[in-house]
Amino acid sequence: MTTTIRGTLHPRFETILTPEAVAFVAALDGAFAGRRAELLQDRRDRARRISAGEKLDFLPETSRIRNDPSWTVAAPGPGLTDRRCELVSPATRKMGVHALRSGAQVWLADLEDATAPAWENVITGQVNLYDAARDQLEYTDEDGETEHGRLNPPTIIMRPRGWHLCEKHIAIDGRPISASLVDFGLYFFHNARTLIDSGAGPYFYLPKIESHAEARLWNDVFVMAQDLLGIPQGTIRATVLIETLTAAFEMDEILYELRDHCSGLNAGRWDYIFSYIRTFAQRGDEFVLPDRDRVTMTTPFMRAYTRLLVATCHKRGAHAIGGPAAVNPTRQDEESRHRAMSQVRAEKEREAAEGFDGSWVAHPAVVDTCLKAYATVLGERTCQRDVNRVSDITARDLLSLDGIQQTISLQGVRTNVTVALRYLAAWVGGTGAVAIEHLMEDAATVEISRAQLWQWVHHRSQLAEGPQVTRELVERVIEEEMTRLTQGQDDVQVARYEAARDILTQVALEEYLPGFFTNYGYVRYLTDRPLRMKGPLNPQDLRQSERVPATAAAGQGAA
Ligand SMILES: CC(=O)SCCNC(=O)CCNC(=O)[C@H](O)C(C)(C)COP(=O)(O)OP(=O)(O)OC[C@H]1O[C@@H](n2cnc3c(N)ncnc32)[C@H](O)[C@@H]1OP(=O)(O)O
Ligand SMILES: O=CC(=O)O
Ligand SMILES: [Mg+2]
Repeated sequence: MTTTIRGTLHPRFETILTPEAVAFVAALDGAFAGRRAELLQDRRDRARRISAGEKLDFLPETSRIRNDPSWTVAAPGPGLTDRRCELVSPATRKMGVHALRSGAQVWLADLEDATAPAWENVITGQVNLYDAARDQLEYTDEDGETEHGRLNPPTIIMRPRGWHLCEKHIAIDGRPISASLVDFGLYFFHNARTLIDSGAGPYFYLPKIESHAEARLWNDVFVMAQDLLGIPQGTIRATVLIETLTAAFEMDEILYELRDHCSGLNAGRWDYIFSYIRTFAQRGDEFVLPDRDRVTMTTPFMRAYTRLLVATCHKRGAHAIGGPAAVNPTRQDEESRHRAMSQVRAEKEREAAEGFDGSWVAHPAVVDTCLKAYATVLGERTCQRDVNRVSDITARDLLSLDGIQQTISLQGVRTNVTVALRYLAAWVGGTGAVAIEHLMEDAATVEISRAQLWQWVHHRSQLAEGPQVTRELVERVIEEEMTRLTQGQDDVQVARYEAARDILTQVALEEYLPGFFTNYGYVRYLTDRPLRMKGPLNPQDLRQSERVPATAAAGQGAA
């Protein structure tokens, strides 16, 4: 088996891409690539069946697991007992330092929704995590001031990319490798022992899982990884994001598969809304969601999902963690900032009252707000895992759109278009999370925007203003927004917007709804140039990093 590094070797990449680490990742990929491919095929088959009318329900074949009250998950790992506030950010050096100094219990270092998976970002993220695990993460700003991020607290949890993505810059016998295994494998190989010695451990968030079979695959990866490095079985802890509609029907089963390695479930609310749209995109009008801002955590089907999540977690001794708030108190005037903080406070208080044990925030300015909100319910306690909630949630509760105000407006179309264009222009430039109109936007929130456009066009949804949503209408809005957004911009920025328009058109207006915008966007715009998908559009210098002369095929390792 020949493993080839096909990406540029930037400074310090050799620390991460050692022959031993790459061989470790290759061994995992060798063992699990086949099952991953089968599970991705299962996803496609199931999606087709649901589109054709199959009913979504709790699985009859696993009722024994759901109804057996005797099993629980492993105890939280060291450093994971108190998870009241988890600050999430891309794994950049500056954000990492801020997160480690923020007062949150957890730094969730994100290589998924918040990271544009350009090779440089992916491996730089690993370099930063390598330093953070060794308590040597530093950041020097433009004025030469150096800040140091200290561990303990917070505990680091790393979120690798989902099963659907591949990493084209590492190839085994010429074929690309699973992005999940690259992210997990490199982090685990370099840091597991150091983290255990520091009193914490190798901890992960698992994104975009669609079934308990996918959770089983992760569990088997953990068992093999621990075995290969001689780390005791049951050391890893994973928290699973319940952020697909199908996974919501398999929460018990997912916890069961991972019971020796699991420490909780998280309500990944943004991807969950996206998943709802994607799952039912081709079904009848009764599944069409209104303008994005009308779907909130108190919308009945969202409440049903979080109530089921809390009840399931507590029944099994797992932490229930809430998702990130919609608003971001990013630099803005005092009044809007105050409003944003109050909104976050209200959301977190409601979550705590619903039974969650802690929650994500996406900005350090609201760490304290989140902690105070949880304190109103928890008092001196660090969690409420011992409080059992009765769950009488039915399949209908999870699926029905009763109680939602069904308004789709021209402004809703325009907001989806402009947010998607602005975000995607940043994404092709290498930035995976941005503040737009005081909201945090990342891959998950933008999936909602583009999937809504597709669904509304597909159903020719009626706008509040009268006309129907058609491809021509959306194209017109895209052109208007492109003109507005590119006015006065330099060539690089215009090229990024053109790339954004190309991605948006591909993933929102073509005949079939693609699973994720990231698959197309990655091969077309984020890979180093020699690996990039060719096409009619050839924007120059989309990413800053590419001004550095590229030297492909920078290293080789045998596994
Ligand atoms: C659906 C999901 O998956 S949610 C989880 C994934 N999403 C994320 O992780 C997004 C995390 N948040 C962010 O990336 C940022 O808050 C953004 C991009 C939304 C806004 O960032 P900015 O525009 O830089 O915000 P702002 O200017 O207010 O930041 C103030 C300071 O806080 C820092 N900061 C902002 N957010 C974070 C964060 N999440 N973690 C650590 N530091 C942060 C900034 O670096 C900045 O530092 P500086 O003052 O030294 O320059
Ligand atoms: O990953 C989190 C989400 O809300 O999506
Ligand atoms: Mg998500």
